[in-house]
Amino acid sequence: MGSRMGPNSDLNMAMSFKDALSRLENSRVKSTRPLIPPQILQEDLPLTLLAAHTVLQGRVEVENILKGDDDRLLVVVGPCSVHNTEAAMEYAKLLKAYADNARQDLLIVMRVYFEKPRTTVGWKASFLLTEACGLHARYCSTLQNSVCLLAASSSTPSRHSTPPILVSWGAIGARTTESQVHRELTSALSMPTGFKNSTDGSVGIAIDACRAARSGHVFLSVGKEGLSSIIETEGNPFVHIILRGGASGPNFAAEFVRDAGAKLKKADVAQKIMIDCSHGNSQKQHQKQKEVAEDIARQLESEDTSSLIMGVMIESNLVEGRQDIPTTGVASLRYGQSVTDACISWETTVPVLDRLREGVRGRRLLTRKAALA
Ligand SMILES: O=C[C@H](O)[C@H](O)COP(=O)(O)O
Ligand SMILES: C=C(OP(=O)(O)O)C(=O)O
Repeated sequence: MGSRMGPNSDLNMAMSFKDALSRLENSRVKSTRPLIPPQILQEDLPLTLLAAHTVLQGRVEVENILKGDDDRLLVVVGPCSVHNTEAAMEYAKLLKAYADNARQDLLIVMRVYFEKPRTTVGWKASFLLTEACGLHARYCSTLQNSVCLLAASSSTPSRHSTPPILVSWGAIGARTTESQVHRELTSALSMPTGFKNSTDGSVGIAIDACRAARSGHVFLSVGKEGLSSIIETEGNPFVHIILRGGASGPNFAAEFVRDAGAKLKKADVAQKIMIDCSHGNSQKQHQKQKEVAEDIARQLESEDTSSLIMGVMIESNLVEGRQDIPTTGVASLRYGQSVTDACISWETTVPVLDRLREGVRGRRLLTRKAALA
């Protein structure tokens, strides 16, 4: 015989209004920690004129590649995620030296992902600490001062992770490419931005994202004063898709690039495609990135898809592979190795970049032959 269940049998009607209010408001929030408003962070940034020039120059060069005015290949390369700024800075110096030497053929932008989207749960980022946000900003500013172009991912629709003023190229990930919030955010961004295909492999969703982001929007967000605001945007004309594979398998081969190009044309979206060598295209086997890059280089040299490919993404770090963050904390982590996706090592990355340079030169030969034909 259970107790008689009435409409309010499980609610203590004697509770005070204050208790009721506390139960009504976010009863599952463990803590709330206000952050420095982005405007204040930006004022404190050691941003120099050199760094500002670096960011702006990077944006213009990516835009020129998207417009077809620059025949180089955009290569976004670097760690899957940044958890140790010293190691990332060491990587940046290696990359900068290579980038200066390869400027004729490749526009190299370093991946600097302080925040990570996860399929379910896992290490997402260190930005939960106020200090980390300042650290991120100072790190990025130092990077720019070292004249290294910087890419970032906007997984968290806020200005509190990597300040947009420090970013030359941005990406919206496979898990958020369908998010209206991220599409609206991108319509406000000043830098060219790529949309990954969705995790199930749908390219159409990324194309819809481009069409949404290049339009103006009015939406609720957080302004750089750190206040909830109604933001009105003009739209971002420099958006493109990124083929990263997915549950349906890899999509880097020429047949998929050709199909994506046709879909882009039908949707009246720029037929400029970046191919991600990692994620669904390497099927989470980091060494497979070499094979993907080889296929891309071959397409650049010989396939009808050559003119569709404007960029490549590679997950690369000082040390190959990945590691879990031990319960004992970050002190025992292996220096220079990813704590999220496995990456290829810097030593492996150099010949991959060299091969992509050959692909770009091969494409130039194709273009010259076509012009003479
Ligand atoms: O880099 C992309 C994702 O952040 C990463 O692949 C994590 O994916 P997972 O959450 O499925 O491990
Ligand atoms: C999160 C990333 O990729 P994706 O969204 O394609 O999983 C990434 O490039 O770090």
